[in-house]
Amino acid sequence: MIHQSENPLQLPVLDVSQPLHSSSLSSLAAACQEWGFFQIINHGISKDLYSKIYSLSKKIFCLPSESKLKLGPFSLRKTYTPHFIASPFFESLRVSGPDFAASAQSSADVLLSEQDSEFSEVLQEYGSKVTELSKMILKFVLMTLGDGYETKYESEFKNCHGYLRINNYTPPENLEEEETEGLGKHTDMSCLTIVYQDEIGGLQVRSKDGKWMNILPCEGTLVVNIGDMLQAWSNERLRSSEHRVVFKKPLNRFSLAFFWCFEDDKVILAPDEVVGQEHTRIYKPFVCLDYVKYRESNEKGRFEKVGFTVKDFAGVVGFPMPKSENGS
Ligand SMILES: O=C(O)CCC(=O)C(=O)O
Ligand SMILES: [Fe+2]
Repeated sequence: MIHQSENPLQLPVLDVSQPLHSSSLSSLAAACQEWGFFQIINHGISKDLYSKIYSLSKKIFCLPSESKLKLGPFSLRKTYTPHFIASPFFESLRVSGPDFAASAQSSADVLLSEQDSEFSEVLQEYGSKVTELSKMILKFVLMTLGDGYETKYESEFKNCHGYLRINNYTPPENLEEEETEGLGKHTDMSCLTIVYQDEIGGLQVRSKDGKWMNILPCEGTLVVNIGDMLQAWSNERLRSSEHRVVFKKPLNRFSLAFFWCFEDDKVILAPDEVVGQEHTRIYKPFVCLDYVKYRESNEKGRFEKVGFTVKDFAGVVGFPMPKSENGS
C-alpha cells in the first residue's frame, strides 16, 4: 500500500490486485474509521471504458432539457435528475443493476433516435466490473473490524445490489465565487460507493472537525467511501462522511458513482459482536427501504442532504421517528 503524495489529504491507496497484507489492513482500518474514504488501484477498469461511457453519456447530457425530462423525476422511469434539483450545476442519469444493459437501453431508447447498443454494452461492462469490485472491497472492509468478520459477508451482505449514477457538472458561466458547490454536502445511503472521477477535481470530504479536504484525482485511482448503511450496521465503527463537489475552475466535471446497497427488505441491525460488550447500540433496527424512502420523500432528504441522515432516522438517542413511521 502506498500513500498519495499530494496535499492535503493522504488517503491510503489499496492495490486490489494483491492479497491484503497486515500493514495495508491497518491503514485501511484507520482510513475507514477516520475518513470513511480510501482509494484503490489495479482495479481492472480501464480509462478506455470510462472514456467510452463519457462520450456516449455526453451525447445524452447535450440533448435539450425537454428531451431529457422524458426521463425526469416526474416521468415513468425517473432515471434522470435535472439541473436545479440537487444543485443548479448538477444533472445525473441512473443506471440500475444487475441488468445494467437493460436499464441503460431503456433510457437510450427514449432519448436517442438511432438504434445503437454501445451505450448499454459499455454500461453493462462497467456495472459488472464495479459490482465484483464492490464485493471484494466489502470483504476487505469487514476484515478491518477484526479476525473472522469477513464471514459476515455471506450471512449479511450477499443480497446487496448496485446502481450507477452518471454525474455531469456544468459550472456557472461566471465562476466568481471560489468553491461554488456543484453538489452540496451529503452522505451516501449505500454500504459502499465507488467513484471514478475525471482529472478536473473538486471532490472534498469533511473531517471530523469540520474541515473540507480535497480528494485529488489521480489517474488509475478510484475513490471508495463508506455509506450510511454500513455506518449503521457497524455501529459507527465505519464512518459515512459528509462530502461534496466544488468547482475550483470553470470546467465541466464528469464522474461515475456506483452505490452498493443492502437489499430493500434487509433489516439493518449491528450484530452483537460488532457492537462489542463495552459499547452501546447506537441505532435501532430499521428496514433499508424505509430509510431510502425517508430520504427520498423529503425535499431536503431526497438529494442526500445532511439533516436526513441515518442517525436522524434510526439513531437511538433523541431522534424521533418520522411521522409516517410512528403512525401519527
Ligand atoms: O462526483 C463525485 O465525485 C461525487 C458524487 C457523489 O458524491 C455522489 O454521486 O453521491
Ligand atoms: Fe456522494
